[in-house]
Amino acid sequence: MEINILPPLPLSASYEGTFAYYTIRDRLPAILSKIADTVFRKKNETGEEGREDLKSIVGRISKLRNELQTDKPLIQIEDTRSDTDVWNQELHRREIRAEAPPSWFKSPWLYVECYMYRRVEEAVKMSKILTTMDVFEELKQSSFLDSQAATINLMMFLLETVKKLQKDASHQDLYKLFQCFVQVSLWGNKCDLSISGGSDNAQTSPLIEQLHLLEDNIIIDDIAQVWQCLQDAKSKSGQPGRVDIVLDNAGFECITDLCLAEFLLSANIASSIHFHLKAMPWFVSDLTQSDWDWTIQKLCSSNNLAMSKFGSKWKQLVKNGSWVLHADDFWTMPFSYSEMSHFAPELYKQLGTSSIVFLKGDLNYRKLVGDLNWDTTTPFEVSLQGFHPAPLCSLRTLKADVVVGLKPGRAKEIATKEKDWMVTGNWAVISFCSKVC
Ligand SMILES: O=P(O)(O)OC[C@H]1O[C@](O)(CO)[C@@H](O)[C@@H]1O
Ligand SMILES: [Mn+2]
Repeated sequence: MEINILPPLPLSASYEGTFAYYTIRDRLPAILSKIADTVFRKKNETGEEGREDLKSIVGRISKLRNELQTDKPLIQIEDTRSDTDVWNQELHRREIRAEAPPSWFKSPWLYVECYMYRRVEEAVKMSKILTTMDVFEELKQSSFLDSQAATINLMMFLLETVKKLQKDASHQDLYKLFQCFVQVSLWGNKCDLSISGGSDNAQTSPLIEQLHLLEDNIIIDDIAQVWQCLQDAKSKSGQPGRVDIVLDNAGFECITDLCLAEFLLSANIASSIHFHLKAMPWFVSDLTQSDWDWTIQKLCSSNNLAMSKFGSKWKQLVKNGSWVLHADDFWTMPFSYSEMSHFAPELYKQLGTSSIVFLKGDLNYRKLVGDLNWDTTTPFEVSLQGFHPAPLCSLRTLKADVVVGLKPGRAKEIATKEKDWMVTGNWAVISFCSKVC
C-alpha cells in the first residue's frame, strides 16, 4: 500500500528562535548595512554622475533594510533585467495564494532571502551609469587574497598529483585521490561570506593536511557511490562523460572546485566539465563571470609556478571547450530545484546529459530539499521531490537547520558534540542520489 505523506512546512522567520529567524532579524540587516558602507566609500572614485548613482543605491539599500526590519510586504521589482517578470509573477502568485502579500518575517525564508539579494541588484540596476557594479566585489577579492597560502599549498599538491597521473596510478590510488579532491571541494564550502555577515572567512591553513582530521565530521559520506556512478558512466559508453558542477562561492572555495575539475579531467574520469555560475551578485560571495575572469587572471599572473601554470591551462580549457561556463538566471531565482523542470526546462534538459551533477554548498542544498522542515531521517531522494535530471551529489557544509538522510538517533548524537552543529559549517555531507523517487 502506498502511503501519501504531505511534505513538511517551509523554514521561516515566523518560527521565533530558529536560524531563519535570526538570519532575518540580525544577519541580513547587517549585510545590508555593510553594502551601504561599501557603496558610500566609493564616492571619491567616481565623477558627478557616478556619485548621484552611489547616493541612489545607498538610499535604496537603506529603504530595503527598513522594509525588512519593520516586516513590510514585499513589493514588485522595478528594473528591466531578464528575470524581472518572473520575480513579479511569483510575487503575485504568492499574494493570491496566501490572500496577503508575502512579508519578511512571515513568509518562507528561502523566498524572502533570495528576494533581498534581487532587490540589492535592483538598486544597482536602477542607476544611470553604475549598472554593472558588484557591491560584493571587494569582499570576494580580499577573501581570495587572504587565502593565498592555502591556495599555494593546494595547487602545489595538484601539480604533484597531475605529474603522478601522467606516469602511472593504480585504480586504488585513483580512488584515494578522487576522495581527497572531493573532500577538498567539500570543505572549501566552509569559506562563504554570507554566514559570517560579510566578515573575513578565508582559509588560512593548509587544507590537505587537515582532511583526515575532518573525516569524522562528514556525517553522510556517499563517496563510494559517487565513484561507482562515474565508473559506470565510463564503462557504459566506453569513455568518460560530461560532469556538471553547480558552483557556489568565489575565493578559496572556487579554487577547490577548479582543482576537483582539473583532477577529473587529468585522471580521465570526465571528458568535459560544465560549470554553473551566478548571473548576478548573489548571497555575498557567490561566483559570477567577472569573479571567474578575475580569479583566472590572478592565477595567471601569480609568482607561484603551480598557480600560474594552472591559471593558463584553465584559460585554455575554456577556450577549447573542455570547460564550459553557464550562467542561467534560474540559479538566482527563489525556486526550489523541484520546480526547475517547470521554470527552466532547457536547463533541466541540459543537466540531463551529464553523468553526474555536483551541487556545491548550503544554499544549493536548501533548494534541493525545498528548504522544508524535513525530519532528519527522511531519505535524500524523497526530499528532492522529483528533481532528478541526472545522478546528483551535494557537497555541503551545514549552515542552515535542515538536513536529511541521517540514521535514527544520529542527529541527537551530533548535537551532544556541538549544540549548533547545523549552522556552524563544522559538519558536512556528501549526499548522492541515483534514482527518481
Ligand atoms: O555559500 P553557501 O554555502 O550556499 O551558504 C550560504 C549561506 O546563506 C544561507 O543559505 C543563508 O544565510 C546560509 O544558510 C549559508 O550560510
Ligand atoms: Mn554561497
